[in-house]
Amino acid sequence: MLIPYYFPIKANEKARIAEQSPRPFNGRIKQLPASGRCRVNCQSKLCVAHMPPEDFDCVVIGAGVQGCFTAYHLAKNGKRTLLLEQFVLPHSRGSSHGQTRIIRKAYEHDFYTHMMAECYQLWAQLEKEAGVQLYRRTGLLLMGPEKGRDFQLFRDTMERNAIPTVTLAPGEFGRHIPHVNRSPGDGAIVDTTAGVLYADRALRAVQEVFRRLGGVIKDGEKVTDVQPGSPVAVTTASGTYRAKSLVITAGPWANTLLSHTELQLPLQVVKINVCYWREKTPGTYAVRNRFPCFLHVDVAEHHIYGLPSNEYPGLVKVCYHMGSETDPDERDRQTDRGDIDVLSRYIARHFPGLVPTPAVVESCMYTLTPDHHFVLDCHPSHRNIVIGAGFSGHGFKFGPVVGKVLCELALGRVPSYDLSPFKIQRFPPHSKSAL
Ligand SMILES: Cc1cc2nc3c(=O)[nH]c(=O)nc-3n(C[C@H](O)[C@H](O)[C@H](O)COP(=O)(O)OP(=O)(O)OC[C@H]3O[C@@H](n4cnc5c(N)ncnc54)[C@H](O)[C@@H]3O)c2cc1C
Ligand SMILES: O=C(O)[C@@H]1CCCCN1
Repeated sequence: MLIPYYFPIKANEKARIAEQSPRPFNGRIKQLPASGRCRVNCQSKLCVAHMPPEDFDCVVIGAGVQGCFTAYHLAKNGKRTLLLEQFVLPHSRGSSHGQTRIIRKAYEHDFYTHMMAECYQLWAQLEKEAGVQLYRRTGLLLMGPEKGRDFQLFRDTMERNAIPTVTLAPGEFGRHIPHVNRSPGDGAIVDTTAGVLYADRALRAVQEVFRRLGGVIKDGEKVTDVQPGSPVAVTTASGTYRAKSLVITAGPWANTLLSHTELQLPLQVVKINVCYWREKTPGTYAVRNRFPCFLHVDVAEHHIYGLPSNEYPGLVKVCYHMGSETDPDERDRQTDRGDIDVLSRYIARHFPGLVPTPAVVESCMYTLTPDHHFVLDCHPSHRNIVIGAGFSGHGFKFGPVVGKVLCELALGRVPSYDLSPFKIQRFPPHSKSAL
């Protein structure tokens, strides 16, 4: 259920969460003696539960795209940084896995388009540092009712920001974009800066550079407790780590982590069916034949988008920009396929060169905020805890800049961007009657 406000957790809820969390050494750093050595005479040489804490400048929880880039920027700033990940890396249980993501400057709001300029530079920098290609330019075809609100918002933002575009008049659409049936009344604009990011490869690259910079990644270590304070302490099954600041970039698990800090955000986690559709004639919509990414707005209740066939030869990724609510730990129990029915009808109507039954269906999750804008902010009660959450299905391309601003917040610096659209305070405050 969507929680329409943020609120401190009630005492009985906290007790329930505490009960479910295995807490080595009660998870309370203050119970360790000043020497940092185990005061419990457990006689075991392999005493994990009573290990002395380790000190870092910053601990980052969650090695998805946002946590990895935050850790990377912290390490670039010479900070001793620990990146903790609950699963063994690489994994496919969060939001950042998979082969591809769209990168584009086309947006409905200036503040995203402004951030994209630096994102492109930082992606290119990572490509150089890691010696791998992470971006392939394809362009993004924006389609939608020409008089519709969403289409106009995109078009106006692109115009205001002088994004290089090509507008396709109805008469010339088929010549440039063959094998796509355009709806009458639809406008079509190509953001020529857009393209594909190789997501899994990008995560590997940023983790590798982070390690090269002296950063420490501990995977297979789930954080089970957070003790706010200065230093802040986080506990996993392997021990307790202390740091001057903490960044929580836990994707769909953000609220689980935040429950240890008496904060809940209005986040809704949904499972996305990532569908690939077979080309009737291989190559029809191929990246090598310059078929672009596309975003079709106002064609269904939510946007429909796609990427050219590339990662799986002969298969085109076309997805619905919404899914059904899920518990991130029970993702595979969510079996709703209503979105796939919408997509099948869409494919049959608009993409005559695709078989309208998905050939491959993978899973991913969105963590949605009510306005679909990110949360990039300090914790309201603990300023050395920084939160990056609610990336609402469009955060990957921003990873390098999100990481930069979360790093700035963690270091107590003035962030490079106006973060007012991303503040926690934009959510209506806790109202007693609603609890
Ligand atoms: C199908 C799909 C398509 C998308 N398409 C695009 C696109 O085209 N372009 C774009 O820009 N964006 C896109 N996105 C959105 C983008 O992928 C996400 O916004 C982004 O990956 C979110 O990253 P994250 O780091 O916040 O979350 P995650 O990747 O989920 O990372 C959070 C990490 O925290 C770890 N964690 C959680 N709890 C704990 C704990 N207690 N202890 C330790 N570790 C923990 C998790 O295991 C996970 O690895 C898409 C998303 C999906 C699902
Ligand atoms: O961020 C993106 O570019 C895409 C657009 C459509 C929905 C999924 N994310």
